[in-house]
This record gives sequence, structure tokens and C-alpha cells, in this order.
Amino acid sequence: MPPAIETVDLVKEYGELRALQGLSLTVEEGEFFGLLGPNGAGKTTFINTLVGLVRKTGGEARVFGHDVEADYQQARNAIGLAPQEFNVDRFFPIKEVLMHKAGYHGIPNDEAAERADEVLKRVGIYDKRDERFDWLSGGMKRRLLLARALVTDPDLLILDEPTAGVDVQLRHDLWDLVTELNEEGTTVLLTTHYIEEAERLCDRVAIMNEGRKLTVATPDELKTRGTDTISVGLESPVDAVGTASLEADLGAYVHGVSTTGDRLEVRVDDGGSTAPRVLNDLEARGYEIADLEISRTSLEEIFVDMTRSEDRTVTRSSAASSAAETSPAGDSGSEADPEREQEGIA
Ligand SMILES: Nc1ncnc2c1ncn2[C@@H]1O[C@H](COP(=O)(O)OP(=O)(O)OP(=O)(O)O)[C@@H](O)[C@H]1O
Repeated sequence: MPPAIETVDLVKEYGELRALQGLSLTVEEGEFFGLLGPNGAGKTTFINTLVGLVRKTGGEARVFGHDVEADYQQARNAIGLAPQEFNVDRFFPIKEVLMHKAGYHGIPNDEAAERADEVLKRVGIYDKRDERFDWLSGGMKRRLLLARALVTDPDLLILDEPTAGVDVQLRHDLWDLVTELNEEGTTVLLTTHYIEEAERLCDRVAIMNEGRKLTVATPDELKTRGTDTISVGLESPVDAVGTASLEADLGAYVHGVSTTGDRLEVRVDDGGSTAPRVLNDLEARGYEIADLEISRTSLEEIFVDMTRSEDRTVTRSSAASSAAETSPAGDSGSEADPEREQEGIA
């Protein structure tokens, strides 16, 4: 079975701005994969390339082995997309919105109606089926986007910041639902700004910055890349001279030592296994230890460290060139595609 998503040296330029700078990424079938990166990293551009809303400038992109441009319909039929923006037809009852979507993917009317009911129940807004999109609360709108993504029973579910601006209860409901879908076999690609969300849900995450992949790893692997802090309470304070000589004394396994009053902070790679050694070394030097705490680097700190960027190498495109670039349908000279318009093609 080919991977759910495979891109090789994927490039997208909007005028002079290189939003994707040779991105190679593989998401295996059945994975729950997170895409993390600061604003402007290129996450939405990556997704839009997969679903045909953006035409790539170079490289390759396949979904379950189907080229996203040459085999557009097959690739697209495999994907359910819940986008960041609310781009739903406001003039129809939401059940009809879902039926139109299913119909576009070739599902006959009766079956489309059944599927619409089923997914509305699954996301918990079945009782709103005859209402129009504008009448729904913000949280219900998010649920509807998910229902629309699910109505075609996709093998790959793409969620672009699905929990942005939703309350805690709904966030947990959505987490439970997508976890269930993944356990049933659906591959999930999730972008999020909530590190906790990625940590809780994803098998692997890719960290992106400025259109490039910085790393791909499991959340646990990523956390081992940060340094831990062993905070030691001492019976008597250490002065600055003492701190400096301790740092020199303790040796290469210590990345840094600092003190505040009678607390000594020692930075090491793996706090759990290093703590006994730190205690021995301190006691051997005559320090009396009152207590000890170890704090692990959070995924958030690692993320911030990796994506901190002083010098943005990308340049902004001119308004004129970006306007031209926002229309992949225009690029290909094909007629406007109603489905793509519904999904927010610019
Ligand atoms: N249609 C467009 N025309 C011109 N530039 C664009 C267009 N779409 C995105 N960009 C630019 O491409 C870069 C990547 O944007 P993108 O929306 O893919 O990032 P992102 O990682 O999804 O960000 P966010 O987390 O804020 O949603 C940004 O610099 C953005 O301004």
C-alpha cells in the first residue's frame, strides 16, 4: 500500500515568496500525523496543495499513490478536509450542504441523505439538520466542518486547526471523535497551534518553519532532545564564585549551572538518570542538600527553540503576483470547479 501522503521536494511560490521550499514528507496509512509550525510556516499551503486548491510550483505530491494534479479526482476523493476557514454555503440547510458535498463525489442521492444523517449524528448536531449555517454557534460550525469532511467516508482526514477558538468541552469531544476515527483506520493529518493537542493525539509530528521541514519525530522523541533542569535546594546559599567553580567542576555532562539564593539549578540531558550523579558530586564537594526537583523540557519549549528565527529569509510577494497565484483553476485554464469554490479557492 502506498503512503497516505508522500511529497518529494515540494515547492510552492506565491510570486517571490517561497511558501514551501522543497518539502519532503511521508505520512503512512493509518497514522495520526501532526504538522506543527509558527504562523506562516506553510502548513495550510501544504494542505491546499494536497487537495488541489493550490497548484504546486515544483516537486511531487501523492495521496495514496495518486498524483494530486494528474490524478486529481482520485486523490481528492480519498480526502476529507476540515479547513481553518468557515467556507460553507450559507443558503442551504446544513443537511443539504452535506448532501451536495457527497453528490459532488459521485454518491447517489439516497445514500448521500443517509450519510448526511449519520455524520450529523456522529458530530452531535443532528437536531440542527434543517438549519442554515449562519444560525449555528461557533462550536457547531466547527462540528459541521468535520461532518462535511466525513460525509464521503474519507481514508485521509485533514484537519487544519480544528479546535481554534472552541471551548474546552468541544475540544475534548473533537479529540475523542478523531481518535475514534483514527482507531477505525482513518489516516489523520492535523495542523495545530496547541502543542498539548499534538502531544496527546499524534503518533508522529513534523515541525515546519519557513516552508521547510525541521524534523519528524514522535512527541516523546522530541522531548528527549531538550535539556532537563535539576533544581537542588541547599542548606546554605552559594555565591557567584561558588557557582562558576561548580560549573567547571561538575564536568561535561552538565550544560549549565545557575543559582538563586539557596537553590541551585543544573541543566542536563536526562534529569532522571543524572540526578544521583549530581547529588553525589555536590555532596562530595561539601554541599548539604535539602530537596531536589526535576523538570523536563516541554514539547512547547522545544518547538519554540527550533522555530525561533531571527532572520526571515523569505520575501513577500507583490499584491499583483499573489493575486495571480491564488487561482490554480486559472493556472490550468479549466473552468471554475463548484466544489473547489465551496472549499474556499481564492
Ligand atoms: N494566496 C497567497 N498569496 C500569497 N501569499 C500567500 C498566499 N497564501 C499563503 N501565502 C503566504 O505563504 C506563507 C505560508 O502561509 P500558510 O498560510 O501556508 O502558513 P501556515 O503555516 O498555514 O500559517 P498559519 O499557522 O498562520 O495558518 C505565508 O508567508 C503566507 O503569507
